[in-house]
Amino acid sequence: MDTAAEWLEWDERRAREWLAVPRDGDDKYSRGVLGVITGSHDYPGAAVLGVEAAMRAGVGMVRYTGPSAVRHLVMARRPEVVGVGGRVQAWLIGSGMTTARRTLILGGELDQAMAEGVPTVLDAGALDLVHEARGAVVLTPHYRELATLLMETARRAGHGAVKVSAEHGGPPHVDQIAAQPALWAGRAAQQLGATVLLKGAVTYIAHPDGARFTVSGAPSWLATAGTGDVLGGILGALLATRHRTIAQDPDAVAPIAATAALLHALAARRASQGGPITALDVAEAVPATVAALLSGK
Ligand SMILES: NC(=O)C1=CN([C@@H]2O[C@H](COP(=O)(O)OP(=O)(O)OC[C@H]3O[C@@H](n4cnc5c(N)ncnc54)[C@H](OP(=O)(O)O)[C@@H]3O)[C@@H](O)[C@H]2O)[C@@H](O)CC1
Ligand SMILES: Nc1ncnc2c1ncn2[C@@H]1O[C@H](COP(=O)(O)OP(=O)(O)O)[C@@H](O)[C@H]1O
Repeated sequence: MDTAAEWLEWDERRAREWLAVPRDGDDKYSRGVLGVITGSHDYPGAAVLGVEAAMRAGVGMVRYTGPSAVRHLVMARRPEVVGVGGRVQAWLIGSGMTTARRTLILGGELDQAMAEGVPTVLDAGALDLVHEARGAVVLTPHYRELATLLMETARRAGHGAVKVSAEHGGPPHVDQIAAQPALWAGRAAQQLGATVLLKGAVTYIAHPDGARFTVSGAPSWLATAGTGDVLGGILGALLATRHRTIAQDPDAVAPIAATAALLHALAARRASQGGPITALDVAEAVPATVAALLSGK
């Protein structure tokens, strides 16, 4: 099931088909609105980075309803953002948040978002909300986060899940995931019933029903703080703009996730030109990268 031969390397030709281009009759709502609950007192920058990337990936509007202290920073960077709740076509939740403190600050908001059933990106401190979400979910862990999530999942579900995991030798240590990322991305998708986008030098995207994609070729300069938050923003924007496709075919979240990862890698390459980059540099390179992808250059 998860052997290397079954993984398809995602390319620019395929990605082009999953980008949404606004039409003459579109307005900001028909293009898609992304709701964002990210950032915290300790990590406000994660919210700024994700929102910046989402806006630059071509979403119709962003509603940011995370912690109010963080909201000021987000709005200072991007006055286009709307700071009040309302209808959204997709959610981005968790970057820069901690599992322990999030409920205290945001309990009701998170419950409501999870109940809406729209496509949702769960990152960092919200990965475990996969157990509550009603719509199509894309999880975006790095190796350590996936190890923690699988451990918590086994513990939470008690003996039943432990038995299931035991067939595979129990929940993996982070070193096992690092040694076999394809295997564990696939198993996690099946066990959690969600698309898993496992981050690293190669990004692995696994859908529970079997679709398997890789994205390689990002420059190693991308291994710098906050670039995962930027990826979350790009992915959230693509889910919001392709919400109609996902409503008809929930499996579309996997190729859309692969497209987001490829766009992220190409933007990093464009920003880097062989030299160091910051996370904001990657976000700022997204519009020109989208244009180049669409024109086939
Ligand atoms: N600008 C922002 O707002 C940003 C916000 N961000 C947000 O931060 C949150 C946490 O995400 P994360 O992945 O960084 O932390 P986490 O999974 O808890 O892993 C911690 C592990 O790292 C290790 N470790 C630490 N220091 C080390 C060192 N010097 N050298 C070697 N190891 C070191 C440490 O090991 P230990 O020190 O315990 O041995 C532990 O194992 C997340 O919500 C993300 O969105 C980020 O995107 C960045 C920009
Ligand atoms: N060696 C590498 N080469 C290319 N890309 C990398 C490498 N290491 C990490 N990445 C990418 O950088 C991003 C880092 O994300 P993440 O680990 O969430 O960091 P952060 O929490 O600081 O945002 C991911 O998109 C990942 O795929």
